[in-house]
Amino acid sequence: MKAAMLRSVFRRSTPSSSAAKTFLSSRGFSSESAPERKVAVLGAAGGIGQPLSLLMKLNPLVSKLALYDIAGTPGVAADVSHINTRSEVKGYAGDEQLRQALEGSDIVIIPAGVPRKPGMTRDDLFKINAGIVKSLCEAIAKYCPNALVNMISNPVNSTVPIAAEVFKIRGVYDERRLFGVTTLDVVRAKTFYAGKANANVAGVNVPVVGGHAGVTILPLFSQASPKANLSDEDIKALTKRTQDGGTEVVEAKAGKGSATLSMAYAGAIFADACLKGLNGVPDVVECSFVQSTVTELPFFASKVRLGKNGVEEVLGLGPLSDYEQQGLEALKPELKSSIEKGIAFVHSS
Ligand SMILES: NC(=O)C1=CN([C@@H]2O[C@H](COP(=O)(O)OP(=O)(O)OC[C@H]3O[C@@H](n4cnc5c(N)ncnc54)[C@H](O)[C@@H]3O)[C@@H](O)[C@H]2O)C=CC1
Ligand SMILES: O=C([O-])CC(=O)C(=O)O
Repeated sequence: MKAAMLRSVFRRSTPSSSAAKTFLSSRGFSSESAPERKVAVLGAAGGIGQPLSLLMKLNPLVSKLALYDIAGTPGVAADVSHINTRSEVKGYAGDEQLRQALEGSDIVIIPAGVPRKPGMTRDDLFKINAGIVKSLCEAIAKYCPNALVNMISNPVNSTVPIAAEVFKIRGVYDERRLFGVTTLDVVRAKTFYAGKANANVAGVNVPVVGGHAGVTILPLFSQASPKANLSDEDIKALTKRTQDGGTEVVEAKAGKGSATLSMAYAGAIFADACLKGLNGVPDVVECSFVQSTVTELPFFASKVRLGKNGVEEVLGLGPLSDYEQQGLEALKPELKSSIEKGIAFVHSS
């Protein structure tokens, strides 16, 4: 049961004891000699933070798991720490413990901040979350400047530029180490495509590029595999459903927040890919919102090859259909202004 669940969570890594050993040994590690890796989750007591902490506890590539929040983390940490997997878990609460939570981290995952309620856009979260992200990134710059940062807090189109700007001001910016987590868009695109194409979802791939809000989310169904003969109407409907996936959950939760469980799954997939890259596993490719020259915009989500230093290569868009090309041009003004808003915030606050 444990093995089956984990196999589906970590696709290529299988953390139950025997499967984990197979995974690790196929990469030249015994479970004892897999590199030590510390992962910190900031916002660990929240709707995403709790299930994400659970999933990171199940990942055999993690040796230390630091769970930080402004409150509530002692309980979450005590709970998760009883699970009999590799990592040692510690909970940290409040400003005074942030330093200990961060020191020595290889990866910092940030799901800290407020979620949407029905009727709000992700940009409506900027007022509160921009300040939270800024102060957390200042601490990262001080205490673990070499960590890979996986930014989940919304609006991702602005919080990633905020983080970059904070790191630049502190003299520690390395564009290879900063990621906006857009994996949930890919997860959704795969699920919705598999349903429409009647394909086995486990074998489906769909790149999603652009950003992480409304029309800035651009799934490239023309590059989906396996190929399916879907009509233009179907592609339009799939595109819209992927773009509105977050809103679909916000409305269904009716005031009780936004996607948490599917986001925890997506965040765990992305952090696992980062860990594999750090450990030298070849050909680890995921979509992410990163510093980019793929378009004229300074940040853009596309496929990224992950390696020992984070981003090894930002991959191009590949051939686009006319519909996708139009979507690409249409998303640029909004994405540009969200990026600029993030940058301006750091310089004005
Ligand atoms: N990138 C993506 O695809 C997605 C992003 N999100 C975003 O993730 C964020 C978190 O969502 P939820 O977990 O549902 O919210 P939540 O409100 O359930 O949890 C947020 C947690 O952050 C903590 N927090 C607030 N300020 C903090 C600080 N300064 N330091 C550390 N922790 C702090 C809170 O105490 C709370 O436990 C939201 O901004 C949401 O929009 C949500 C889903 C998908
Ligand atoms: O929609 C939201 O507010 C949360 C989010 O980013 C998502 O579910 O994609």
